[in-house]
Amino acid sequence: MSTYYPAMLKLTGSRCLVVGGGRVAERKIAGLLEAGADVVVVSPEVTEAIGAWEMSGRVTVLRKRYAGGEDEGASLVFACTDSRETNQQVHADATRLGKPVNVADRPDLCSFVVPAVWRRGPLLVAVSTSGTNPIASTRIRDRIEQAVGDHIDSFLGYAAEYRQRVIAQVHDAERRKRLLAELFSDEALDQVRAGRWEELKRRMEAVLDGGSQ
Ligand SMILES: C[C@@]1(CC(=O)O)C2=NC(=C\c3[nH]c(c(CCC(=O)O)c3CC(=O)O)Cc3[nH]c(c(CC(=O)O)c3CCC(=O)O)/C=C3\N/C(=C\2)[C@@H](CCC(=O)O)[C@]3(C)CC(=O)O)/[C@H]1CCC(=O)O
Ligand SMILES: NC(=O)c1ccc[n+]([C@@H]2O[C@H](COP(=O)([O-])OP(=O)(O)OC[C@H]3O[C@@H](n4cnc5c(N)ncnc54)[C@H](O)[C@@H]3O)[C@@H](O)[C@H]2O)c1
Repeated sequence: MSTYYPAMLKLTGSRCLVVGGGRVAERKIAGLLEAGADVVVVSPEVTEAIGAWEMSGRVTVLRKRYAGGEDEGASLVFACTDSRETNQQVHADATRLGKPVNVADRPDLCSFVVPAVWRRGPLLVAVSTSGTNPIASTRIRDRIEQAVGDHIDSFLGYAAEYRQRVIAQVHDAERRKRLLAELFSDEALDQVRAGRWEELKRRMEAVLDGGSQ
């Protein structure tokens, strides 16, 4: 049974420490950069992509082995080296400071695990198998992406604006809920996936224009 608690973290401008500069570190850093985090990497060597992020000023790289103390000011810590001992040391240091820590080779030591992610505008889908099978997470994430489709982005923009109008104009709570549910009916989501939601939009506009209290 899963004992994890899902949450969307706001990391804009927050310092995150990544120890190690290999393939796994590169993947974790890519996700952190998408979230606007301020990434510091500690590793004697880094991949080409991490080197390129360093060149463009997107990450700071300290080219040295982890010594301890580098996690000062970090909100999240990632232990991604290929040294089991170093990863354990990073875990011990972060835990002592009460910092959340992810340990690439030890799911049992992770205070948080990283899910497989699909982002589309404001939509963020995150899938986890509670640390047991990352490939399953990616496959299930891909299936959700296929089922929802890329047009969801612009539709969510419209829907957020529609919702504000419903809140302002419709004072009956039950009717408000019904209208918003209709916007996301199975039929509506099928139309969105097919990229044909103009008709849905017309219908929803007509419902709102057609008198509402
Ligand atoms: C989803 C994703 C997010 C990300 O990393 O960004 C992610 N792993 C991904 C890929 C991936 N990882 C591995 C393979 C090779 C195939 C295989 O072994 O299965 C592949 C596939 C590939 O590389 O293509 C190997 C692996 N992974 C872990 C261990 C340690 C162990 O299990 O003991 C080992 C064995 C290492 C070894 O053999 O030495 C551990 C973890 N990996 C997690 C997340 C966390 C659980 C997530 C969940 O709850 O489902 C957790 C617990 C900790 C963490 O890393 O947060 C990302 C896909 C992103 C994407 O494609 O979008
Ligand atoms: N969690 C996951 O998603 C996942 C997936 C695959 C593998 N793994 C595990 O993650 C670990 C890293 O895998 P990888 O493919 O990125 O390895 P890699 O060999 O590509 O990279 C290892 C990195 O660690 C750095 N490093 C080594 N000792 C260090 C130290 N003392 N201080 C700082 N940096 C140090 C190296 O410079 C290198 O950049 C392995 O233990 C692997 O089993 C985890």
